[in-house]
Amino acid sequence: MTTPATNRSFVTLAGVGHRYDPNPAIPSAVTGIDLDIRRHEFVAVVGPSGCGKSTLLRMIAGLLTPTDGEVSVFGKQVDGPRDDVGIVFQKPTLLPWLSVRKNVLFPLRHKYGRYSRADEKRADELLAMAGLESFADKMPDELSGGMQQRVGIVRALLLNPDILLMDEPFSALDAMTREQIGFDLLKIWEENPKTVLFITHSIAEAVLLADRVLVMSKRPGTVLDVLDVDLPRPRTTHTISEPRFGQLTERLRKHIYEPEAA
Ligand SMILES: Nc1ncnc2c1ncn2[C@@H]1O[C@H](COP(=O)(O)OP(=O)(O)OP(=O)(O)O)[C@@H](O)[C@H]1O
Repeated sequence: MTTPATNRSFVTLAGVGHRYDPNPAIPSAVTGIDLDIRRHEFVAVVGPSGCGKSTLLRMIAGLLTPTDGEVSVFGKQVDGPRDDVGIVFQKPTLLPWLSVRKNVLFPLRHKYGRYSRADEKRADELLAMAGLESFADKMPDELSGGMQQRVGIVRALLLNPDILLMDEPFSALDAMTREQIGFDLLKIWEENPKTVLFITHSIAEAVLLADRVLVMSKRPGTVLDVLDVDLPRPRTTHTISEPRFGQLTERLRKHIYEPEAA
């Protein structure tokens, strides 16, 4: 029997490290990272500020070359920026002179010089999935911060990437919007499965969203623990009040604040 695609390693990091400064007196940003991410798995990454989370994300995106080890996707070494990767940053950086729909379509226009009616239809479907169907013709400054961030997520999804890399995507949002957009993201991800690497400073957010949480040490960033989040899906507001949710967040908190005691 063949192994289903969802159980095979999709993204593999083997002994991955990155040193920005060749001076050996300056520590590497990250070192010795071994990680297998399954296809369509949702992995969150937490760790202290400056531990190399964004460095890790940039290496998976092919935007930064590891100085040690190797990153591969489906067995092929990553050696440059990849087409099958969508990236969402903290700020959505929408173009203020384009409508929401045109912002979402912009990467297609940028890449291929044009987009088709089918692309427009897909953009509208994704906007509807993100609860933005009546905002497609609005300009970005007519939208709240949370809505703008949802547009950024839809824009990253339109190219239908296999891998979605998210670098603290909700950190500029207020707590209520942040929780809501987390559930929106889960809904979109459940309907459009993607392999997700999600960087966050929020322990609760990591546990609520992810299948596994990677805990990194302070610089040089290494993997302290990989926590399996065995909470059933779909996750809802009820998930937060489950005892297991509390146990998992407590364990993560210990790892981050008292790593030697965990
Ligand atoms: N271009 C660069 N040149 C030199 N050092 C860098 C560069 N980018 C990052 N660093 C350093 O590498 C380390 C890891 O940075 P990185 O941004 O990956 O950490 P992070 O965990 O994402 O941080 P934060 O949680 O604060 O966003 C930090 O000490 C940072 O100062």
